Amino acid sequence: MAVAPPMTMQGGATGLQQQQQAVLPRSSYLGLQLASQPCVKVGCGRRSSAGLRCQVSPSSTTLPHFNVDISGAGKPIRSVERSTIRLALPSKGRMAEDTLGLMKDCQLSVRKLNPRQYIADISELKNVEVWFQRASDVVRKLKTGDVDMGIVGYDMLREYGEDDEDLIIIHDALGFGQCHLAIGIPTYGIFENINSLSELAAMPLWTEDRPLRVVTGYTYLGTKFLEEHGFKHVQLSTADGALEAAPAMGTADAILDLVSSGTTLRENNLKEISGGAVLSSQGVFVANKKALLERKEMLDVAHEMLERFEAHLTAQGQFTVWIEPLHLLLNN
Ligand SMILES: Nc1ncnc2c1ncn2[C@@H]1O[C@H](COP(=O)(O)OP(=O)(O)OP(=O)(O)O)[C@@H](O)[C@H]1O
Ligand SMILES: O=P(O)(O)OC[C@H]1O[C@H](OP(=O)(O)OP(=O)(O)O)[C@H](O)[C@@H]1O
Repeated sequence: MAVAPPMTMQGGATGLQQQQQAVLPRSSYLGLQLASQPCVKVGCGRRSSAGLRCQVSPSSTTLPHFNVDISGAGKPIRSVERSTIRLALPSKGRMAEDTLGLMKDCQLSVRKLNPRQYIADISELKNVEVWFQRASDVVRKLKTGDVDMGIVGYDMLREYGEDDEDLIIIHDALGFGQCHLAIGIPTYGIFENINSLSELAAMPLWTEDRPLRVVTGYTYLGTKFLEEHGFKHVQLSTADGALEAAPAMGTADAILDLVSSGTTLRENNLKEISGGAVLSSQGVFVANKKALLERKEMLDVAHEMLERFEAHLTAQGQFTVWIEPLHLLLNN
């Protein structure tokens, strides 16, 4: 059974060398994946700090001008001291199912006392509380330290993590939820001959008064991506689902959404374009860096889970190419 080599926060050269030499058969590594590019929050939209002209229209809410804190769990407030280790798992949808499937395959028995409860335990991991949360909240609560570890799609981690340096990816390829986030445009009309992102950006139609309208659930990543690719006049709007309908309805020119088989795009007469993929995603195992640094028992649990994930994924024939020592990451 191939497992990740032992990790220790004070592991010194021995632990480091052991881990650098370990060539585990799979594309996982213990990596600090999130680059540090802070995002300035303006009003109720999430905007880039780099002066781009993207406008982010909130889907429906207009906030009143009094002092309401809408940042919720997004603030760096440390909650009450606790001795338990908290693991957040997706509460619904395909990620919930796949995550529980992985835990089961790794002989980690997630036991809910009551199916309506959002808390569970894991009989093999003492002192660990499981909290079921929506994916966006898994990330938000990891950022604030309200939970210590979580499993979530990489897309959600990047969107809601907003490049927070306190988030560490312990395993970046859990083998489920594979998809990519990409621009989709109509196959017809003015877009018929547009096949690349640069062609889309260069269309003379887009002006301050008539920006390219993109509907997405990924306004943070979308704004950054479009800005980095030379789009000057863009208006992002959000919707909770069925984004693929927006171009045909005339409410958007393009969408930025997840694509897996490509069926949904095709069925709605939309296409991907060259250079239009923002990121590839699958389930990842993430931790709060401070929690790992401050609590030895947390490191032990992270290590134990990682070993089990690796053993399972290796048995399935998925391969690691590099493993970076956790204590080294923590020192970064
Ligand atoms: N078509 C897909 N194929 C594979 N994975 C996907 C696909 N669509 C989404 N995912 C992954 O599953 C995650 C959850 O997507 P899903 O659409 O199930 O969310 P949801 O249940 O609507 O989430 P929310 O909690 O925001 O309502 C995504 O963040 C992504 O990582
Ligand atoms: O490329 P495909 O295999 O067609 O998958 C892509 C679709 O999957 C996701 O939606 P999902 O099915 O989760 O429904 P949702 O819109 O309710 O999130 C995503 O938002 C796309 O619409």
